[in-house]
Amino acid sequence: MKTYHHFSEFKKLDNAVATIGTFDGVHFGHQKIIKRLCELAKSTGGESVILTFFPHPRMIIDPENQDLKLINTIEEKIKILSELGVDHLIITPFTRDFSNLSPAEYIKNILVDTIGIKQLIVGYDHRFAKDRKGGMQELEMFSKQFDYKIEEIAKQDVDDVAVSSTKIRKALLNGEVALAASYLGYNFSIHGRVIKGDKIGRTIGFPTANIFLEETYKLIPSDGIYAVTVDMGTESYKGMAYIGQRPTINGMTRNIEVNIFDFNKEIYGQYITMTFLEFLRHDVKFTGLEALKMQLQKDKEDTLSYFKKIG
Ligand SMILES: Cc1cc2nc3c(=O)[nH]c(=O)nc-3n(C[C@H](O)[C@H](O)[C@H](O)COP(=O)(O)O)c2cc1C
Ligand SMILES: Nc1ncnc2c1ncn2[C@@H]1O[C@H](COP(=O)(O)OP(=O)(O)O)[C@@H](O)[C@H]1O
Repeated sequence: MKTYHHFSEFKKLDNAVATIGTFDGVHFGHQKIIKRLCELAKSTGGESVILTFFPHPRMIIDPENQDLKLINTIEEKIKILSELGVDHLIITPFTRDFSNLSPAEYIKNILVDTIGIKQLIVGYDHRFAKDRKGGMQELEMFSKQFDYKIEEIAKQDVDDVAVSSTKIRKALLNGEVALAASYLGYNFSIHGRVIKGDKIGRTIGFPTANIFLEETYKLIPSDGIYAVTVDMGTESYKGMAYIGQRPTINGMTRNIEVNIFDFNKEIYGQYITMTFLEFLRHDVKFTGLEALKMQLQKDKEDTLSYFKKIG
């Protein structure tokens, strides 16, 4: 897959089969649309194109607002889309110029003259251009003149897609990572750098790598303890993760930490990917480190029996 961060890098195609959207999560519903896109491109001798927006329009309009949380970072999205076999991914920021285009300008300048669309797959309610004035009607109006076809995604499918995204966010915010995985078609993960903590972990026999996420917009699952896998370079490990403020030691910040099994290396500064498999329990305030240590031993047993169960 070729990825473009600006329209100017894109060379107009002879036969572009395109779709437009944010595709957060690239979940089952999105995957269905993307598979259709790739099939249509193949069967018509064209090339598949996805036009997506990043930063998200809401991040540009209101940069201070930290409420918007996304299932995927842009890097994760690029990886998933490329694995689905998409030929071209255009990532465009929602600049003022871009958002000020009229429906006719958007269709002609962007879709036709820049991308070279011959086929477009869009939801029945897709809106575009200044003040979201463009829709199916405008797309149809210009289709003869500019010689492209439109395949409309039916209301039911559009609704399913929206419902899934909401359900996935809710499930993750509720700690239900296994449920989220059933909608996503893959296990939710985070990627970040290992930073220094308070160095208490090692004193109780459970060192924990503290993970710092660069993307403030990435959704973090609810506080709690999870069975996870940790990927570091080419190595993969099992482990147990903790998300929370560490009430036992009156912690002040919300930490994301992981105790990696069968591992004993200094990894400060390294990037790791942590994949959430199962929720184990809620965060608890213990009477002290001794009680916490006993619970951690039990958590380890529970995590290991989970891994044994899934084989
Ligand atoms: C599997 C696991 C479960 C944990 N559960 C709790 C908990 O229930 N309550 C709590 O206050 N801290 C919990 N912690 C966090 C510990 O308090 C924390 O790892 C310890 O204070 C070490 O912090 P440090 O890495 O900054 O040294 C848990 C950590 C792990 C790895
Ligand atoms: N099994 C392990 N799981 C997690 N981190 C480990 C492990 N073994 C060694 N480490 C190293 O120890 C650090 C965690 O130790 P800890 O005492 O909890 O310190 P900190 O509070 O700085 O995280 C990790 O960042 C990593 O570099």
